[in-house]
Amino acid sequence: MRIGHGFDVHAFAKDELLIIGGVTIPYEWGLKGHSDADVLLHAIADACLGAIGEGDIGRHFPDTDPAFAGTDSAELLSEVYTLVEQKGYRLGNLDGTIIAQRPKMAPYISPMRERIADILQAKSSQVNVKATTSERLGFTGREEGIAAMAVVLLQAK
Ligand SMILES: Nc1ccn([C@@H]2O[C@H](COP(=O)(O)O)[C@@H](O)[C@H]2O)c(=O)n1
Ligand SMILES: C[C@@]1(CO)OP(=O)(O)OP(=O)(O)OC[C@H]1O
Repeated sequence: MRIGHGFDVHAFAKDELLIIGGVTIPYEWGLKGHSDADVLLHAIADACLGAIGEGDIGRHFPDTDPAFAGTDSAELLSEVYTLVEQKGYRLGNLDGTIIAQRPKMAPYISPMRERIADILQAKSSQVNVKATTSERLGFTGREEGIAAMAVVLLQAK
């Protein structure tokens, strides 16, 4: 068994989509990044890479490479999961946390679990996603951006 942890942050911006956990959320602000800025999928990708001792997402998909400009983070996570499989592991379970003052994530949690499970060739029961505000404290509390964390447990195949 291997365990990994991931953390990511993206800033809010106008004229960007808000895509979290592979789900597009209708909102007045989106997230800014070199890719589609899916903060939760990035945290999960980092957790997977951490678990297999393969560094981080920026090492595999540099934000200086035009090939990844605006890229779908589901494709990045899928590539990361191919690496996980090549190393002889599969998902045991994962637990993700979105830290956002707004918008309310509750309506989107179930679709996120389904989407993430689909990318990781797992069942949605292996994927937990939750959300919290930061009680108006810090950059998330000031609604400057969104943070996400993930812990992944991998099992030998
Ligand atoms: N962006 C968010 C933040 C929170 N939730 C849900 O609300 C609950 C209460 O949040 P607190 O930060 O006050 O603990 C939390 O447990 C989530 O279920 C949400 O949906 N979207
Ligand atoms: C995903 C990548 C690559 O497009 O870009 P960003 O969307 O900026 O995301 P980040 O979490 O800052 O780092 C990883 C990057 O390499």
